[in-house]
Amino acid sequence: MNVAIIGASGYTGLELIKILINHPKFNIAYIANSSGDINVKDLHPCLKNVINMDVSLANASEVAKVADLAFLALPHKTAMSFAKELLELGLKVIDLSADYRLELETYEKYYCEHLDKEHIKDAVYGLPEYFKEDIKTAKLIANPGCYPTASLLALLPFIDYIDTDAQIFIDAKSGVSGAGKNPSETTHYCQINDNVHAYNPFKHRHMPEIHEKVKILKGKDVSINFVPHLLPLTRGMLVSVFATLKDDIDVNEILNKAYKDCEFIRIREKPVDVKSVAGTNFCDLFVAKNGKALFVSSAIDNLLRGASSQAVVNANIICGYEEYEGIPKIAYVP
Ligand SMILES: NC(=O)C1=CN([C@@H]2O[C@H](COP(=O)(O)OP(=O)(O)OC[C@H]3O[C@@H](n4cnc5c(N)ncnc54)[C@H](OP(=O)(O)O)[C@@H]3O)[C@@H](O)[C@H]2O)C=CC1
Ligand SMILES: CC(=O)N[C@@H](CCC(=O)OP(=O)(O)O)C(=O)O
Repeated sequence: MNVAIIGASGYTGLELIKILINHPKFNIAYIANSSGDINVKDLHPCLKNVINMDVSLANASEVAKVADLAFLALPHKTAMSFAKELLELGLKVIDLSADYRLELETYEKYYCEHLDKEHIKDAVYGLPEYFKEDIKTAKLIANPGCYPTASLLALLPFIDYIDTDAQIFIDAKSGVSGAGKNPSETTHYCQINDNVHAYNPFKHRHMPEIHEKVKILKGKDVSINFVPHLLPLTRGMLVSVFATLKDDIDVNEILNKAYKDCEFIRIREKPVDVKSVAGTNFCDLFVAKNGKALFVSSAIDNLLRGASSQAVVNANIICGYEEYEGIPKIAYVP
């Protein structure tokens, strides 16, 4: 199947290229950014002698001439303007941005006015462990945010066993590539090197995403207290969930049962780390309890399971291919 990557000069766009080059079923037919007029090997020198393809100035009509499915690795708002056109032209769309992840009211509260309200109802939240059946027939995938991916995979198996009158705390830490390729004061080397800090405590826009998906899947209006931190790492995300159990239960049994048939979840007996999942689509999970106090630890690669490899898993499912086809499993260790 011929596919397009729009936003190929960014971090998640580069990861999409790297995965799709080796994919047995998908063929990269179109690559674009906001200016075009460059070869992909000059855009990403790491791709010299690997792929030789022109980068176009993104244009939906041109995409429709050569591809059946498009990956949008674009900032929010820009993504929905392309998605709208591409869907009208009959393409399937995997959107890595936040544009179709939330209910309209929540989206407009945390992001901006929605420019494609018509297609929100068609979007399926692309967390395969929980929405696989809907993904199979979707034409538009709202690929989950990186923090919600790691947080939901840790939290959801325990929702039925948690005292939902008590607070749930999520302490999350991300590598700097989570902020995209454009540097800012916060991501400047001198600011982030040898440093670590929280940002947007209880206000980050991934908090309502986690809350909304728990409500949809479990029918529970839980209190999520989410605090992200920035780490001096290029890639990687570590999420710690703290909650209160209703009863003194076997937490490992629950976790193992929840994910027993899941290709890309690994349940660890020791606390998880980001290096063991870097370069892969795995989400590694570890659980412990202290009486009724619950701790679940989750590690992903923010650029892969948090974005690009999860996007390709969703594309595999939509196309009827095996979930794992062409998906990276070997971590960048050491
Ligand atoms: N980084 C991460 O870990 C994660 C990112 N995401 C989401 O994925 C999306 C992409 O993120 P990321 O790769 O980090 O972002 P980057 O900032 O690294 O890249 C953005 C890309 O969008 C392109 N772009 C911007 N405006 C336009 C336009 N008008 N027309 C065509 N192309 C345009 C840029 O092209 P140009 O170079 O020409 O400006 C660039 O290729 C975002 O919505 C982000 O929130 C989701 C989960 C994790
Ligand atoms: C480290 C860092 O800055 N991470 C980003 C989240 C990643 C992301 O891209 O989020 P959306 O897809 O929802 O836009 C942030 O905190 O905004």
